[in-house]
Amino acid sequence: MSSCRATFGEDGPDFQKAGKSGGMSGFERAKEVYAETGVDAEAAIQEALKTSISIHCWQADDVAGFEVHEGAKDSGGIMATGNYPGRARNVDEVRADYEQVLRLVPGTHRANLHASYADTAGKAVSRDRLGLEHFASWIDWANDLGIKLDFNPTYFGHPLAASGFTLSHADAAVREFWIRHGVASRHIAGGIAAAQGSECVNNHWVPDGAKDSPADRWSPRARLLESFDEVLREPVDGCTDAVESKLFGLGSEDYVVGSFEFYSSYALSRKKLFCLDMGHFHPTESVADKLSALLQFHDRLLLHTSRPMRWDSDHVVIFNDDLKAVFLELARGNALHRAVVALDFFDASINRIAAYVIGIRATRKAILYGLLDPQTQLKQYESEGKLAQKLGLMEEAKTLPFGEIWDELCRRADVPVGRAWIADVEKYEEGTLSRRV
Ligand SMILES: C[C@H](O)[C@H](O)[C@@H](O)C(=O)CO
Ligand SMILES: [Mn+2]
Repeated sequence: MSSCRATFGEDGPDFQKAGKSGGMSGFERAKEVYAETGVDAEAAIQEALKTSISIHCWQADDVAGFEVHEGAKDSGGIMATGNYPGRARNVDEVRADYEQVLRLVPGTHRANLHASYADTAGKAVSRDRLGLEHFASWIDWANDLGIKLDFNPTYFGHPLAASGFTLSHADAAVREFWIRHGVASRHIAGGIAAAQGSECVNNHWVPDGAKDSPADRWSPRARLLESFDEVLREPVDGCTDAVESKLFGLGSEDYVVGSFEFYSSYALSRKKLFCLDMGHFHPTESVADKLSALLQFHDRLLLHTSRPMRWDSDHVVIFNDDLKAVFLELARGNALHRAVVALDFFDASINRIAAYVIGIRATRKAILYGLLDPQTQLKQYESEGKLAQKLGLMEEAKTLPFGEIWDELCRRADVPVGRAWIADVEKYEEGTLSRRV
C-alpha cells in the first residue's frame, strides 16, 4: 500500500515541512485553532474515520453490469456518458478496481452491489431467479478484504423495463416478474447479512414514470404501493430495505411514480429506510434542509451522495457547498449515525479509479468538515440573538485550517496525503486499465 511516506519520503513533502514551526506540527497548531472555537479535532478525526461509506460497484463499468443476456438489453432510465478507456469488463476487474481504490481512501468502507453484478459463471440467470449462490464469490471476496456488502435489486436495463414501467406496470405479469426480483433481492441481502454478521442495506429504485402529461397519475402509484407491499410482505432477517425517490429521469421528465412524497410516506408507514439521493431534487432545492425535517419522523435515512449538474447527471462528487451543507446539518443535529452514507455517481469520461477516489475522499472530507463545525458557539450566538456574530463565525469557520486536519486523518489511515494519490492512479492506469481493450 502506498502512503504519504512512501510517496514523499520520511519527512513528507515540502509544503508539510513548512507547516512545522517551533517544534509544533501544522496539525498540532491547527488542532489548537479548532480548540479555540470549542472543537475537538481529535474526536472529529476518530468519528470521521469510523463513519462508513458504501462504495457503489457501478462506477467501475458505467452501470452496465455483467449479466449474460438471452434477449435484448434495454436502457430503461440510466445512462453513463463518455468512453474513457479502462472500463471493468467482468467481476474480477471490478474487484481489482475496488482494491486499488481502497488503497487510496481513508476510513471505513462497504461495497454496494447491484443485482446485475451477479457472478453466474457465464450462465444466463433470469433476475427473478437470482439467489445467494450468485453472490457467493462476492461474499468471499468481501470477507477476505474485511469489508461488508450492501445490495440493490436491478429494476432497469432489461426488456421488461423498456416500457418505462416495472413494479407499477399496468400488466400484472410484468409486475409479478419484478415483484419476484424484488423478493429475490431481499433474500440475497438477508443471506449476505447472515454471512457478514450484520445488516445489509437493500435499496429499491425503480425507473417508473412518463415522459409527458400522463392522464392517469393515480393508477401507477396505487400499483406501485401494492407491488411494494408484496415485495416487502415477508420479514427477512438482516435485510434493511430502503426505497429511493426521484423527481424526474430520462424518459420520465413529467412524472415519476416513486416521487419524494410517495416514498417518504411509504417508508414511514412501512418502517423502511427512505433513500435521499442528492441528485433527485429540483436544482434549487436544498437536500441539506430536508434532513432536520425527515429525521423528526424517520429513525434513519439512506443518503446517496451525488452531484447533479443542472439535472440528475450523476457527476463525480466533489467537496462543494451542497455536500458540506449535508454533513454540516447531520453534525449539527448529532445525526451522523442516523444516516447510512452511500455513493451514487458514474462518469465514463474520465479515469474511473480517479472518479472513485475523488468522490470517496470528497465525501469523507465533508463528513470531517461537518464534525469540525464550531456548532456549540454558533448555536449559542443564535440563542442569544447575536446573529451577526453567528454569521461572522460561520464565515470565519470556512477558512480554519481544515486541510491540516484532513491531511492528519489521511496519515492516520495510512493513505496518500494531498494529491499524492494521483500518481498511484496513473500507475494503475498504465499497468492495468490501459490493458483492458
Ligand atoms: C444504479 C442506482 O441504483 C441508481 O443510480 C439509483 O440509485 C438512482 O439514483 C437512479 O437515478
Ligand atoms: Mn441514487
